[in-house]
Amino acid sequence: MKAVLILNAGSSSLKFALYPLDGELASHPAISGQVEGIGATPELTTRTADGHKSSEPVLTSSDQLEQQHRDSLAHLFRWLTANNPDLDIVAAGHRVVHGGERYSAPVELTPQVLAELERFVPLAPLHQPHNLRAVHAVAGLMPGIRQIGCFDTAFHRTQPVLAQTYALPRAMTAAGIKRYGFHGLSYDYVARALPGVVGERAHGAVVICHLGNGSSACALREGRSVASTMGFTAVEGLMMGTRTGSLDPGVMLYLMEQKGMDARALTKLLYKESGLLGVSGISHDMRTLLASDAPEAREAVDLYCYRIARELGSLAAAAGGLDVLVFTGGIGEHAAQVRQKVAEQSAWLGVRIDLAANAADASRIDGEESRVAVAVVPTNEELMIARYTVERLQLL
Ligand SMILES: Nc1ncnc2c1ncn2[C@@H]1O[C@H](COP(=O)(O)OP(=O)(O)O)[C@@H](O)[C@H]1O
Ligand SMILES: CC(=O)OP(=O)(O)O
Ligand SMILES: [Mg+2]
Repeated sequence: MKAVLILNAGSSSLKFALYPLDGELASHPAISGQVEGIGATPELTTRTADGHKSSEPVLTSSDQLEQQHRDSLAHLFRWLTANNPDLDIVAAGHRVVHGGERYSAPVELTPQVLAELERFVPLAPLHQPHNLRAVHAVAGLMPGIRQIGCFDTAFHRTQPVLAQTYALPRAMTAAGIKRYGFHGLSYDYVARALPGVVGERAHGAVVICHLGNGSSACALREGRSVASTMGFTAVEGLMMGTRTGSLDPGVMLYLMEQKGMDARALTKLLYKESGLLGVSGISHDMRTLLASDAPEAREAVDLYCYRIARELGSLAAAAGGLDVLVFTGGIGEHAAQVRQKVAEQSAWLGVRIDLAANAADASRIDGEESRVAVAVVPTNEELMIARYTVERLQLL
């Protein structure tokens, strides 16, 4: 089987998908899955196209995150080749979170490009190092294979200058301290799928809420990004699983000056200890919080939804109105309660939802009297990467 291997390496997980290339790019992977629990007890789960699932622990002799990442990739390759004797991986495609100012389109990952991408590690500490480690690991395991990097920031390079600018001294903006935006592969996929769900309105004022462990929202016109809640790093904007989202910078100054916190401690606080986990004190996982009776869990969910509704007003201002509201990502696709709360707080924008359609995770959930089309569109970052990899390398 000729196939492209797609890798999406996160902070504690490694998602993969193998897309067959048989005259055309298959729209569904032959095999997909993920290694979860990297840094603790990594486990590989796989799913074949005919629905067969399996899982097994990853063989690792280390408790170091970096080494477990490498061991997970090696384990995945062994598993793929052992279970698919005729497998012929012709190229690999990766999600690379930060492409800086330089990369506004997918690019072949040559040694020079990789060296440049290393420079963006401090801008996405939770993602970029893992993304790049996956690229190096593939090069080690399959010498000479061509690899394509697809950037989360690229989709947002169409934003107007104002939307990309912080009110900092000009020299800093010129040095690249500006708003980049993330989750671009997800927005790209959803924007392309949207006309099939809401028709012509997909070309109007659209806001897509990508609600997963990392959460952000994006305003679009004519299917292009005009503003996003994430900025220079993937910590700005909405509240997330373990990230604060936007925070008064004065809080950070206070913590440094009065509480003696340094950059390392602040990074941990902003990226790992806050968000749903910090506010609830229970879990970063929306499913766990929705199932909990604890008032702290409810408070965390309420704050998460309130922040989305607040940002929705801001993004509608950037988009010049609101014709379509879209939910995607693990929470956006499955958490009906979250969509309902956001919709109720957005009634002033003309949003009304049909409770039965919403409870069923239907693709259209707007109520009859809604001025705004409300959609649930499952995202597919891996398929987007597969398309770009095939296109960039002219594999068909
Ligand atoms: N059925 C569900 N109901 C509520 N939340 C869900 C459901 N399924 C997944 N989620 C939530 O989705 C989030 C993970 O989203 P996902 O997009 O998979 O994350 P990642 O950013 O890691 O790709 C978790 O908070 C999880 O609890
Ligand atoms: C950019 C980002 O936050 O990604 P993720 O949702 O995978 O954490
Ligand atoms: Mg995600």
